[in-house]
Amino acid sequence: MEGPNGFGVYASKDVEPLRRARVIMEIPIELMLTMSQKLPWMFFPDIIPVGHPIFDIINSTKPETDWDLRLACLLLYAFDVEGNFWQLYGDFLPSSEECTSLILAHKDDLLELQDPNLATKMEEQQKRAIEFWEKHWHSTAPLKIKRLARDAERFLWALSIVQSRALAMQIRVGALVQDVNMLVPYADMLNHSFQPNCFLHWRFKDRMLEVMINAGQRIKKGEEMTINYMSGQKNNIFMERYGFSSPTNPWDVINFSSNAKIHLDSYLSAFNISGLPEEFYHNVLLSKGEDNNFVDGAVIAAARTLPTWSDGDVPPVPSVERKSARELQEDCYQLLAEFPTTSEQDQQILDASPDASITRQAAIKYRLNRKLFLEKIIKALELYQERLLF
Ligand SMILES: C[S@@+](CC[C@H](N)C(=O)[O-])C[C@H]1O[C@@H](n2cnc3c(N)ncnc32)[C@H](O)[C@@H]1O
Repeated sequence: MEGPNGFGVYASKDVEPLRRARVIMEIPIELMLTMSQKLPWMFFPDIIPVGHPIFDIINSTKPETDWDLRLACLLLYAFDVEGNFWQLYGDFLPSSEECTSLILAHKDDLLELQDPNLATKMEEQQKRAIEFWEKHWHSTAPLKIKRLARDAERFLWALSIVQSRALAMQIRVGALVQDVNMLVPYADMLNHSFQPNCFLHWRFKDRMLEVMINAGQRIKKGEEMTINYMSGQKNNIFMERYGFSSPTNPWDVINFSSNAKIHLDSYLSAFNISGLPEEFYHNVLLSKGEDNNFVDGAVIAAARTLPTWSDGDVPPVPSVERKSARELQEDCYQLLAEFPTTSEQDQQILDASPDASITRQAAIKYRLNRKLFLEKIIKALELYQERLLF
């Protein structure tokens, strides 16, 4: 169904929690486009005839660094094969105007990120793609190649589809275990969540990718089904690859400049965060109602990114803790002040320009989400100071 983040997959009925994970989609390898990550490179299904010039183009690239260019060539080739499934599936793929990938962003859109490093990275990626197209799609290239991507825009679109939709997985086909990059129809309609209710699994006996619901997961009719695209990554990495970001990414990071530190266990208990750093989660059972709305991924990210100390059973001294918390808040205010616009202004700009290109909107949301994240951490540090007394 169409949702706030493009197409998404939604539950058509209530799902009761089961003890075991259960399959909700099965996609056979024959419908996928896959390419192995290492030499000798292979692709499934076997659609490129040896001797076709696209084979040589793919062969001339490096598997380790050019997985996306390679898969884009395979995708463009599939569109050109008479009767290939991807000719039909193409109707479900976002067009250049609908795809959020920053590969398709204009230079001015990249400036809207308010993140010069990310903007430069994306410009380099665009340059790399255009140079690749120019190198292989020159005027003397055979027609068999030319018609796959008549202009650079077509190639950039294919690359943005690959970047924003391909998965990397280890799959077993017969006796062969391979790391592959794959485009999987239908499964590529699942949106990302940091708390997903589904996951992907390769079933080797009949070469199927399964989408499964987590064991013990309850899902209500109409709720979105989601998977986790990547764990442990900051918003800039999500932007680079997929063109979206989140204000509650539990893996976002702040580089604090002050030397202040707060007491880790006190912070965790102030917000009922349980688990080890890699698996911090909000323990809802310990929290009172109001807190359930406050504690989100950003508060969890704070537990990882705030400079903290712990020293056996040495208890924190409240006045020292409060001073440290205030210093860290100051750092956050400083970082906010360095942006040319505030979060309120960003929100106004977004509200006032519903017709802006999708990449421009994604860029503005990215800088807005960064500010919302900093503001949330300031609030969490405020609450931390209040709760320290108890
Ligand atoms: C694999 S596709 C998912 C299906 C896609 N929504 C569509 O319309 O076909 C990945 C793209 O979906 C969007 N997306 C996925 N998860 C998202 C999220 N949590 N927030 C915002 N956009 C998301 C981004 O545009 C991303 O590039």
